[in-house]
Amino acid sequence: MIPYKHEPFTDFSQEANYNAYVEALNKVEGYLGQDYPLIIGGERITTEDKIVSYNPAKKTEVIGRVSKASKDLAEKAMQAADETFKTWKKVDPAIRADVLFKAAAIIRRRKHEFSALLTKEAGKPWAEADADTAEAIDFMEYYGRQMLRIKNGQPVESRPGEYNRYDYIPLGIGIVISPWNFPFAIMAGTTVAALVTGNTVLLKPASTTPVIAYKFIEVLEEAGLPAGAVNFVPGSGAEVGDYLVDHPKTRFISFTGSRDVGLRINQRASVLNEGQIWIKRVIAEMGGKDTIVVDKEADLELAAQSIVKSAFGFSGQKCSACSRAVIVEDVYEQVVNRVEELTNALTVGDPTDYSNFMATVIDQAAFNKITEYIEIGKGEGRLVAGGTADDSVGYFVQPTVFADVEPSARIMKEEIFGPVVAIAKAKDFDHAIEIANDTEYGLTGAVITTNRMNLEKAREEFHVGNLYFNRGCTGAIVGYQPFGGFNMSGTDSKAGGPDYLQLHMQAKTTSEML
Ligand SMILES: NC(=O)c1ccc[n+]([C@@H]2O[C@H](COP(=O)([O-])OP(=O)(O)OC[C@H]3O[C@@H](n4cnc5c(N)ncnc54)[C@H](O)[C@@H]3O)[C@@H](O)[C@H]2O)c1
Ligand SMILES: N[C@@H](CCC=O)C(=O)O
Repeated sequence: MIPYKHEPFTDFSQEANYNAYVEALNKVEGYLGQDYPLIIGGERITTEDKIVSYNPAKKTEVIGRVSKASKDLAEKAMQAADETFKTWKKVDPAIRADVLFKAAAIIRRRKHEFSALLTKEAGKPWAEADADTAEAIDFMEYYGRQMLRIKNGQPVESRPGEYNRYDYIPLGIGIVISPWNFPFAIMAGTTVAALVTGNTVLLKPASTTPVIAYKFIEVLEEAGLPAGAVNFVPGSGAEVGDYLVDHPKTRFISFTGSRDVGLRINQRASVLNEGQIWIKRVIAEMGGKDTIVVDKEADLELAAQSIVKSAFGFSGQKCSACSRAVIVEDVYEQVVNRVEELTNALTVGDPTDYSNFMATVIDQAAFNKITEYIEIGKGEGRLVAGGTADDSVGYFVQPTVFADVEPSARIMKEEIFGPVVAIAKAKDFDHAIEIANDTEYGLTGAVITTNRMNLEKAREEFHVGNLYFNRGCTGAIVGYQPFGGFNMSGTDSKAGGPDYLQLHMQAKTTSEML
């Protein structure tokens, strides 16, 4: 077994890579607008009712029409998952891991095609799409190896005449509910974590990005996953989502998405339904209001670059995005001015054009919400860049910076999930950390300083799940920076970390007298 190493990002300045991506975009263009069925117990089921996936950069262009699960079909999928669990849970964990390794190999061979689909379906610029696909591969390679590590449980002590073992066994049926912003990596990572640990899965992808999820299920099938181990049930969150969360056969829910939906799922999952004989487990990865703190002793160019890249990469639609910057007053004006310059230099346009750093936001609802926040921001701070938006062709919002924002302002507190960053001034480093911590979330944060004592202070005091020093606050790598947050950012789990798979299993102790 080759040791795990993360999938390298593609260098598009090399002509061969550039051309390969253009070719991949053409290939994806060739299959736009197709119909995709549900997959239940391996059976393709087509429904009249469809979820239509559109290109956010050309809002009338249809990426695909995906059949939509009703409650009856969700129930059928539940029965298929229940039946398949009886056999899948007994499959050797090493064979389950092999399915992941094979799937990773298939995706690696078709890497640019998957990324190009993300460019079309989610509006991801090339580098962002490439990183999303690389992360999907990483999850498979990493979780496969983690399963091999824990397949024989953990060592425990035995007294003379006694043989004790501590093994992990699967939980049962898992409902995987994934977001649109990492429509490949998070959808695939949460699905394979549940599968490799011996559970069966009902996957409900986000309604804006169901086509990439369908393509991934095809890969799992090609990699040898038995029918019924994963069931593809796109549908309305309120209808199918609630039905699956409430179902007495549901053993666990792996959710990634907004705070409000996560809380709703957590609440509903706590209710005991007729026939249910367990407490459902909820793994929830939720929102963020993430801060970059800039100290007075700092590389100010690095600070400005980190703020701009973390705030506007994929239009700020990352739970890890820098939506707040807190800058110590001694260097405040300098950093704000440089952030303004860098922001104004960003290129915004169709993501199929490699020269664009930033493209759209995901849909009309997101566009409306973000532009409302921009109006709120105009009353709460000084607009230094952006502030405009245009949804005539696609959902384009200019990268927007507000300075001189009070820590208590709404744009400093609420997750906007778009290309908007609010900047506040702090008296000193301690004050900056205090402002950064003044949020109900606790996902990512970064500190830019050359002061070692302040780094150590932040290590202790800055209460976030992923804290970065002298870099931006996005871009965690599977197996290197396990990812997940505190407080309203979720259940403190760490995707891509050494203890993540155990969340999908239960430990069994056996003790034999010799
Ligand atoms: N912490 C993390 O790792 C992480 C990663 C990515 C995104 N996010 C968060 O996700 C949010 C953006 O994603 P989104 O807009 O897709 O979030 P969302 O909460 O609107 O939707 C997430 C998923 O939940 C489903 N859903 C909606 N209502 C449901 C219900 N009642 N029952 C069951 N499922 C339901 C949606 O269809 C979708 O599949 C942001 O808040 C972002 O911070 C967090
Ligand atoms: N893991 C990603 C964020 C995922 C949420 O959107 C990052 O580290 O930037």
